[in-house]
Amino acid sequence: MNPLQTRQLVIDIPDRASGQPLDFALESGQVWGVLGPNGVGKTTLLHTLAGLRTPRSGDVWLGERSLTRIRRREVSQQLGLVFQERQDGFPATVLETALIGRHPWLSPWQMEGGEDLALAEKALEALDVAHLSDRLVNTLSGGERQRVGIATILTQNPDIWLLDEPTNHLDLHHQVAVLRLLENQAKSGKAVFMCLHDLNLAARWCDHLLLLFPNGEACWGPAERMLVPSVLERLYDQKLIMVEADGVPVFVPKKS
Ligand SMILES: Nc1ncnc2c1ncn2[C@@H]1O[C@H](COP(=O)(O)OP(=O)(O)OP(=O)(O)O)[C@@H](O)[C@H]1O
Repeated sequence: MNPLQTRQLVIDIPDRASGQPLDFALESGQVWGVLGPNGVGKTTLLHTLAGLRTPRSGDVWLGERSLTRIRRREVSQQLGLVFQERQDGFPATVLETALIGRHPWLSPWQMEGGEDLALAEKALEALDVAHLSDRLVNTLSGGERQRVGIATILTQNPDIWLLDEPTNHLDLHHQVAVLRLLENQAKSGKAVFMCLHDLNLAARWCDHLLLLFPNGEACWGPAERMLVPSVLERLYDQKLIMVEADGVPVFVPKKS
């Protein structure tokens, strides 16, 4: 797969001073987590990496080319984005929604074929929403809708998965199922980059972390180097207790 690389990237947050430029590469097999407090710019970064927002400065490269020089269709064959909140503009069923994932692979007026349908059905099964195939998406619960959003990207089958809080609205069982699915995508040679609010899920499932601080500072690298209690306390402005369970650090907020 083509790595996704930021080159001196400064994201554009209105009325805010430029933060530290980002220079990292998302490579095959990696699972990255983006951590930081509310409003720090995680979603803005994700949208910038997907080419949906123009950076203030710097660039995003996909393989050997700047994202701005690649046709959107080609970008969406390589890169998929799961949004934080889905706006469903018109009523569509769960199956129709999952099939949207095939659009980058079809010519403009081409209908989805049997193979596309099989991919969508398989993805809905993997996300445990196949039984809802004929339901309108706007009648689903938050967690069901989130799983349909992820199934749509699974149907799209990009090399690079960008996800904005993929565990939002999900119960514990489905959180773990989704993170396992993403881990398996990475194991098969793809790459995952996701914003997470749950520090412990990030510690458990991510091999790389990017920390975004409110003052514009940022640091990134292998997860074990980033999971330093004093740094995380500064990140969230919250005192933490660190314990170890099952070989990974677990962070608990201090009550006082
Ligand atoms: N169109 C806009 N106009 C003005 N400010 C904006 C706009 N879009 C986003 N912002 C601001 O940019 C900042 C970063 O927003 P962003 O959604 O990227 O944060 P986030 O880290 O994803 O937050 P959260 O954890 O709450 O999801 C926020 O302060 C937000 O209010």
